Amino acid sequence: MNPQTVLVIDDERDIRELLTITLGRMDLQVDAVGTVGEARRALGERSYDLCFTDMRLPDGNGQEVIELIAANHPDMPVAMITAYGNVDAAVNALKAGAFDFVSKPVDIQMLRGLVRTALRLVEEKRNGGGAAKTNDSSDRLIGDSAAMQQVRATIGKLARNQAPVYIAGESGVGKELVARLIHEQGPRASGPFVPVNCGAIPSELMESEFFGHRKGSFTGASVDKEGLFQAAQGGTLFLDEVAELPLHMQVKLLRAIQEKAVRPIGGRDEIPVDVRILSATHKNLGQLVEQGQFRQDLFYRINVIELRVPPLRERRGDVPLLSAFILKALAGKSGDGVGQLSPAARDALDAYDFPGNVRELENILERAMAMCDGAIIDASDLMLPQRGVRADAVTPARHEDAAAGTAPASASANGGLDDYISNLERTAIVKALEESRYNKTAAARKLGITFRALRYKLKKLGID
Ligand SMILES: Nc1ncnc2c1ncn2[C@@H]1O[C@H](COP(=O)(O)OP(=O)(O)OP(=O)(O)O)[C@@H](O)[C@H]1O
Repeated sequence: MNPQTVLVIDDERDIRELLTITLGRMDLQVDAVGTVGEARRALGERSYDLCFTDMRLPDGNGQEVIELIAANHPDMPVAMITAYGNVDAAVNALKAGAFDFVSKPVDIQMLRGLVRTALRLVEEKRNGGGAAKTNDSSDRLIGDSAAMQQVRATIGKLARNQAPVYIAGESGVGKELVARLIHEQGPRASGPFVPVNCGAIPSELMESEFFGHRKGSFTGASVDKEGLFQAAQGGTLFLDEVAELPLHMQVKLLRAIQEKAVRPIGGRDEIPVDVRILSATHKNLGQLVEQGQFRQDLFYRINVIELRVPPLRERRGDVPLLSAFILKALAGKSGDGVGQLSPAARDALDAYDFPGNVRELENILERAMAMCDGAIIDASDLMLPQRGVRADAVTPARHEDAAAGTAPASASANGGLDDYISNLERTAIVKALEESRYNKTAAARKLGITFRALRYKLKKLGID
């Protein structure tokens, strides 16, 4: 088998030599050059499995090299060599498409970890394994809406580099699921995925939880303990509810991320850690930064790339597929038949806003399965709270009631929840059709449902 090849671009001879020796010991064949011009030439003459480039070069910069490789050799991972503590350069490199970065002075152990991860990525791509896995695991992310397709495509891209990703979105939208998929579809898949709920760790235990401690370092530390960073070695650390980190911990975390090393409490030495950081919160982190409750430098560091998972009400076309998926999973757990939604139940879900997003849909369906007779779930089994019915569905009905001088329709007065909901739907649909001059495509868009769903509803509600 041919040895794997690496191109090193750095104008400092010491760095070139260090990398050549270290990578050579890993049985890699290394070409080392000192300028962008020489790099261009080398890249034109042969293809490499991996590239390291310095930021500042005599005739240009590393950013140019990253862009050149992204354009001509999109499958080649590039790692940036940055000056110690130069967060801006590291962040810019990751944004430009660098796979990862190493800061000077280069830590050999860390370098080896990075090389192994990068080459695993190359190998997976070559064997087509990455693509197969992508399909497998993205099957778990249900939803065909344009918004979800976009999220799925972004996950695939983000899985391939090592940049920290900040996953934004309301509670229950699927942020943790997205984080898991980024991990599983990338070269760290065989390493651990360690989720941490930052809001659940008592402030005084946080440092020990994250970085570990040495026996005897404080009262109660009776044995050496490994921290979460060490537990995630070679894999991914998912910082859920990252906004809950106290400020003193934010400083320590920033340091660990920047230096890729941690020092256990009571320990003398720093331990290098090769961990990818993903984080999430349902809070507005940008706003917390403005209010001084979250450190700007940490925000900048973990938010190299932001992925927003939209709330369910912005992709309500996904509700039927999600419901079917959840009902199947519930049947698998209980051993009963797969629950089916009655048409009225489907309409009721369609009119609901899901403030608790997919997790709420799971809870609603689980409760409904317990409530319903047999396997058919009716609208009343869903027990939807009225607060969540879409404003655009309720308001027109109220207008009409007011215009007609009647009291607002209530479920009990009008022959049950189904009729009540159908009336709300009819009013909302007619209003949307009028406002869009009877253009069904535009009306469906206004209502936030698919064209097919609108056609179905028009037929069901007897609207011509
Ligand atoms: N698109 C989806 N397809 C299938 N299941 C999903 C999807 N989105 C979310 N879920 C499921 O919904 C539940 C909530 O998702 P998850 O815990 O990832 O949300 P979250 O955004 O991290 O919530 P929180 O902010 O409360 O931590 C999980 O059981 C998850 O598997």
